[in-house]
Amino acid sequence: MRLTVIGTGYLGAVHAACMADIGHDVLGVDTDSGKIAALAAGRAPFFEPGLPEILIRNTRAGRLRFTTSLQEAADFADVHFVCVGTPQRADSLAADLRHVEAVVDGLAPLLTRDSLIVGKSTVPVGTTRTLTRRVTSQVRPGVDAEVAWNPEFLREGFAVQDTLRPDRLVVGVTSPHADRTLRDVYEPMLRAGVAYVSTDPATAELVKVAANSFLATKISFINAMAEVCDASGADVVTLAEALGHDARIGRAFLSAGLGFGGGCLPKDIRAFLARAEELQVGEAVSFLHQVDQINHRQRRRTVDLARHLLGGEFAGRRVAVLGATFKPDSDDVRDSPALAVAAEIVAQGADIRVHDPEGIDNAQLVLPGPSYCTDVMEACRDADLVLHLTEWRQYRALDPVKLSQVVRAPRMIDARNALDPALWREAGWHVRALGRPVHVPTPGPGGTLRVTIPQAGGPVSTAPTPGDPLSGAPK
Ligand SMILES: NC(=O)c1ccc[n+]([C@@H]2O[C@H](COP(=O)([O-])OP(=O)(O)OC[C@H]3O[C@@H](n4cnc5c(N)ncnc54)[C@H](O)[C@@H]3O)[C@@H](O)[C@H]2O)c1
Ligand SMILES: O=c1ccn([C@@H]2O[C@H](COP(=O)(O)OP(=O)(O)O[C@H]3O[C@H](CO)[C@@H](O)[C@H](O)[C@H]3O)[C@@H](O)[C@H]2O)c(=O)[nH]1
Repeated sequence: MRLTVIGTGYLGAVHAACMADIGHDVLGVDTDSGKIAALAAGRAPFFEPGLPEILIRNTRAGRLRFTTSLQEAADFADVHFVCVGTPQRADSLAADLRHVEAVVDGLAPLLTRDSLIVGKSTVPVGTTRTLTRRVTSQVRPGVDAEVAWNPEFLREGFAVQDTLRPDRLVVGVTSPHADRTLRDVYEPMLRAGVAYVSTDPATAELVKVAANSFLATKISFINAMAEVCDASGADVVTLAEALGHDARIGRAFLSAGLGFGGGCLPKDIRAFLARAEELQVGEAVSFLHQVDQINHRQRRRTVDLARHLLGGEFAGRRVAVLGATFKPDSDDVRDSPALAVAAEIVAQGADIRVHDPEGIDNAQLVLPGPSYCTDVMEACRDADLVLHLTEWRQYRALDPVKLSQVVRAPRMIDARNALDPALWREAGWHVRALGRPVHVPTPGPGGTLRVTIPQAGGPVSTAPTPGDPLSGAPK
């Protein structure tokens, strides 16, 4: 089949390449000519594992082409996927639909054949209905254009495999023709047994927003438990493991730490809150305000713990920041918890050096102040504190002994609960993490294990100390 994919960012570039990979003739369209030039040359304009390979394969095979021309798109196919951004509005929690509207306003008058416009962007429930009116009022006489919604559930870092082997396909359609067309598009997946849920557009739109709200709620739930762990001496990692053994709960999305960020979960729960208010059911989903607040509190708790470990002041202290992206295996820094923490400690006077395997270019655009290092050792040189903020696998492979030789003081906050604390402590590191008790293997006098920090001098207690922001110990 011939398809167009309009909007070739993190979602659209992958969708276009994967649709070509399953045999369709695909034309990708974007207003960003730099992105289109890169894609046309078979180069991924962002870091996504597996994307370069399928881009090269399919552009070379002639099944995948790119353009900035909507006219070319209208001429090329009668099935058009819309994958443009729906960010949070600057003036409210609501989604900004201007890009989606620009696409349908641009495309509808150009259509000369009956067409199907399939939205994949994440939109507020009710959008398909509004867009249908918009399209119908702009198409030429005699041309029939239907709008359907087919939300996307891919995760960055796994985008190619999630697109080629999704957990489910959800389509919101208003005619048997649209349903048949989408079944044809996804025929290889359906043959492989992927679940296909065909429903009305409102339900399809809502599935997406509900899924992201549920995932965000799970993360904030475990982060709320982490706070209770800090107050009571319990361990959130063991708690999550034990909860996860219950098949009704599951271990996924129960990793406590710095919380969620990215271009999806944060703005999607806020847009849902705004849409629910419009529908006068704001109270029904008002818990999402708390989900958002709990999430942001983890950033503040991490900054507070860092300041505490540095003796109450960031000024004059050097801090190494490991990780800038919102998650590993992506270069995306949109609403990155790591960068938010980095920005705050810079604002409080720390001298920071940031390392990230793939996100430095994007991070520099958002937070231009700090030094960025391509080498972890360089980032950690003379650091008074190391913050592990994004759990890239490279950081799990670090040698704590070697790293302890370059820092000023071997202090670490593992804000993603992803490192092996025993390994780091054996190498002389003082390791702290949200939701985890301070590990005291052999209590010394007064129940306090003392570790001598080389170079910087001064003992660091691994037991809770007065004013410790995570401590449940009496102050
Ligand atoms: N990123 C993800 O993992 C993911 C997953 C599922 C759903 N989504 C949803 O998909 C949508 C896109 O997200 P994204 O992360 O790919 O955003 P993005 O910003 O990476 O990509 C959007 C692209 O649309 C282009 N664009 C904007 N206006 C255009 C227009 N009028 N015509 C053509 N192109 C235009 C931009 O230049 C950009 O390349 C959002 O609604 C998002 O919530 C994203
Ligand atoms: O147990 C967990 C799991 C995730 N996160 C954080 O949550 C954020 C989002 O992670 P993830 O959901 O894996 O990344 P995204 O690529 O943003 O994917 C989400 O958002 C996409 C866009 O809507 C959806 O398509 C996906 O299904 C949905 O998982 C990241 O900051 C993670 O660090 C945690 O803190 N703890």
